[in-house]
Amino acid sequence: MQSDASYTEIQNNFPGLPPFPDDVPTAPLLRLSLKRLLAGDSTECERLFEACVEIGFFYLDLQDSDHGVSLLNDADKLFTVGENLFDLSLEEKKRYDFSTQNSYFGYKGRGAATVDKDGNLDRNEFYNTSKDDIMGVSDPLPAPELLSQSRGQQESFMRGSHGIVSLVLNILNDKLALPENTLSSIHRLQAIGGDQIRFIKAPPQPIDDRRTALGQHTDFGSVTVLFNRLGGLQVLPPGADAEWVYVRPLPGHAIINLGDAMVKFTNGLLRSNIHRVAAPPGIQGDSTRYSLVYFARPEDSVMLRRLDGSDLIPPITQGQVEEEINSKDWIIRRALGRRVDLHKDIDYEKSAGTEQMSRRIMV
Ligand SMILES: O=C(O)CCC(=O)C(=O)O
Ligand SMILES: [Fe+2]
Repeated sequence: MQSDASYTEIQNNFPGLPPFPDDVPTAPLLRLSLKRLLAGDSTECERLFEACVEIGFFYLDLQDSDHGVSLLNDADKLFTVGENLFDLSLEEKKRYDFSTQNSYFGYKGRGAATVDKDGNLDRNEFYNTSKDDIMGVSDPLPAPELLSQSRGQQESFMRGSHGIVSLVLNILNDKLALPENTLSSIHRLQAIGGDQIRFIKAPPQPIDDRRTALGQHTDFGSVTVLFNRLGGLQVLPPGADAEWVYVRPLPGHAIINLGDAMVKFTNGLLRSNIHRVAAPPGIQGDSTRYSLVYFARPEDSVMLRRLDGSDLIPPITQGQVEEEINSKDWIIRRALGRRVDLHKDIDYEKSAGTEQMSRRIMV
């Protein structure tokens, strides 16, 4: 993180929450300014590209522009919605688990998916709401009353997050010298796709048994906009000897990362970093961890393969085979492939994404 005086001051901790410890290793992610990116600042755009090639994760300072501040306000409101949502009874929440209908929207209970090849179970619950539903592109899914009441807030958060995603995609489009609007034309707000909000809750874990709450993975789609308050998110930097490091949550910032689709579109030039969620470090481990995510994905029918039209995207090499799969099927396979209630035997590798490419280890 740079300490350039012209960027906003970094506030280290979130009011009302225990502080993130200073003695754990953290990822040195670049910190970019939304204001500068919106203004087309060429140095800032270059830094964004660099972050997307090197690690596929960066902080985005939202405090320095109206768009950013309004997104921060929407995120605050949805943190409260998330808390109330998870306070509903388990019986009520389970009514909105649509996984048996081959849908990844709705509720996932705690321990419903494996986090590793040994079959250990996850330690968080989450609820996904669909962009298409909220934007009126598809029929509304059944939802608890309190979520139905927050449709307006969800729509505002989705529009704000989608705006950030479009900005990131347009900068990458330009840096990759792709024909104009190549990326934005396959991520339209009003088209059918798998974009979603995810509300997440992980309760404090027993002090003598703190483990991974969400298993290591790459995100399935294109661009993720993540709001963290307590630590716990960890990334595995590239290279054979790399070790897991925490991503320190920064007030006023979103954490932006790329997913599998961007790796496939660019034949590995851009990076989708492996990450996981561990118990929050230090005294934060005694608190309940909530987080909020917007996942942007290519429209359902988009084939996940190398894009044509850029000389900067490495060509498909002889012997390299690109899987024929569209965005919808990819997300379903990845999102539901490790659910214990759906599969008798989980084939961990079959539901994998671009993790191997992400490690950047030659085999
Ligand atoms: O809760 C977090 O910080 C990250 C969650 C995450 O990686 C995911 O849901 O894909
Ligand atoms: Fe993720």
